[in-house]
Amino acid sequence: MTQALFPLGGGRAEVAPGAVHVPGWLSVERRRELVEACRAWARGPVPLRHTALPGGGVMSVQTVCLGWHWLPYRYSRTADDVNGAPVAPFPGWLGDLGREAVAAAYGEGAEGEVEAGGAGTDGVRYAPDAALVNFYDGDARMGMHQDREERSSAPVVSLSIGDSCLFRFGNTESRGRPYTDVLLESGDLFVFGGPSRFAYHGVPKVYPGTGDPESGMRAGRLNLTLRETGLPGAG
Ligand SMILES: O=C(O)CCC(=O)C(=O)O
Ligand SMILES: [Fe+2]
Repeated sequence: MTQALFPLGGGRAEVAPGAVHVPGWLSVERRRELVEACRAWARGPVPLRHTALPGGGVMSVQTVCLGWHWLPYRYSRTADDVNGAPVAPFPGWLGDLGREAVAAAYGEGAEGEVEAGGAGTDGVRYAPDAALVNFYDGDARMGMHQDREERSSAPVVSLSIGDSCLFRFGNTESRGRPYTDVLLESGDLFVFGGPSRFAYHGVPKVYPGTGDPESGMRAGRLNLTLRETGLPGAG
């Protein structure tokens, strides 16, 4: 594995400009709370589902959304490609967690200010209004892609729980090299903003049996990404 990391202190590592990995950021208690919350969200109003792709395939990852429903390749307030139900609200506490995460990644003084990530929106408080909750079984993976349906350049906050995975973080130009392979383990935080906000990234592999059962995940990997959609309407 190539892991060209630059230590930032506090256990943080800058993988690319504006892309920061904070291993073990979530306490076991927070992991458990998030796992419980994800179980509830997966029960509805929109069920966890394999997203259907325009080419006819389906994603191996199973997803449920909060705040805004993501489908290829737009956001909607209703799950237009699943059951048409209104998406579950994005909870205020998850926004607080997102602001804490941005501050942890970019420096405690940041207090969630996007400025700290170099996103170019000086001093604006990080206000995520959408989350994708992804569940990976042992065979699931996610191809290299950009998170680009958002109209905001605020950072993406990614939280991982359960089995470890290989996370590939690339460049903004193409799916190919240069990229950095990072091992994301249970409790890890990864934030990408600023010059890395629209970098290609993906999950080529999950490592079954590497999780921490005390987090409440018996098997598989859970990942939450928090985003600012920049779309109109209260989150
Ligand atoms: O599972 C991950 O670590 C990444 C998820 C992701 O890139 C996405 O949901 O867009
Ligand atoms: Fe993504």
